[in-house]
Amino acid sequence: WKDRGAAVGVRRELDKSGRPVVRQIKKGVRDFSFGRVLGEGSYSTVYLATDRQTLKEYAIKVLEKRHIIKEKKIKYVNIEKNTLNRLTEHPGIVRLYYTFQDETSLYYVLDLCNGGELLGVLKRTGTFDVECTRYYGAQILDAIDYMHSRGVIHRDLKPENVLLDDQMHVKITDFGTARLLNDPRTTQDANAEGGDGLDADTRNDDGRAASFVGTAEYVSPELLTHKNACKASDLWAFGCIIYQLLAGRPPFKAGSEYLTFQKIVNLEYEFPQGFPPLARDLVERCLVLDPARRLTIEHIKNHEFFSGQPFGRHLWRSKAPRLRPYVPP
Ligand SMILES: NC(=O)c1nn(CC2CCNCC2)c2c1CCc1cnc(N=C3C=CCC=C3)nc1-2
Repeated sequence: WKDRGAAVGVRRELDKSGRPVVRQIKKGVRDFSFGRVLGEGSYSTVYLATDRQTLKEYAIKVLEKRHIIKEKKIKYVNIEKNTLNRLTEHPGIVRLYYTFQDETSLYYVLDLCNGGELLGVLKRTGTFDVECTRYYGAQILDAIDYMHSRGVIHRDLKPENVLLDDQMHVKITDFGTARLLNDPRTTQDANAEGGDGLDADTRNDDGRAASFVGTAEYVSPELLTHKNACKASDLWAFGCIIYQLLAGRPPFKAGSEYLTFQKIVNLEYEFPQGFPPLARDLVERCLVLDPARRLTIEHIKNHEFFSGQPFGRHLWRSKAPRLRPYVPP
């Protein structure tokens, strides 16, 4: 597990024979002071941490080696690191600055998102009005567009994995269950190209494609039926998120995971009274059972719901709108 992160400094000192040498230094656990726990996963804990030298704050994800090996999660660890190494240049993706390790753990030094989860903000206001939904929806879509252009399918997009920085800008996180395509140009469905488009990382130890199902409420029908995700699977989750921002709840939710899955594969959902018509049309064109018939990112960007909404650089320079709940007419 090669550490990542260019040497972050040099130290001039004398070697044993008194000759001046320049040593490259890399960050290590002693360079940070660790604070509160931000979140805990099945084999990782994320801490608030401060660089002792620069006083810059980060989120550091600590993965316990023994647990990773015991739970056979090495593949997921590799997928997350390789994914984060591919997604280095977008304001809407949590950035990986360094990785290092010690005898017990692996460490990922990541962007800190002081605004917490989008889900937490949504729960406080109940719902988002159309302006807020358009703003956060556009940032999430811009980040998905960048991910897909780099051959990454997230596969577990949900409001809990959409974090907010101190400007209330979106930062998508948690790529441990992402799917890396060999060729970023792969279109809707890597299978259409003959191969399954999977990188070696996304295979189990015995070479079988690692199968994965995301979080029940946001999982796409193709993942439930033929077990593989494609770029359009992230757009299914996007449709669920847009619905949830305006309705205050996800479109598919039942008393158990099995019943939720049934609702998904049967496309069993309804819009609340007064749901904004343009948003309804957009959601209906994302929540299409056949991934090949779902709106693509370009279609979504050009949908009337986003008319007048800039994408790209301007989007990330704009000020977040005041949070207001949606009030049906
Ligand atoms: N799994 C991760 O990579 C990860 N997990 N968290 C905390 C989780 C808490 C539950 N919901 C999903 C995120 C983070 C990261 C990336 C890096 C990261 C950066 N900033 C924060 N900030 C938070 C601030 C307040 C509450 C929660 C998170 N959190 C993370």
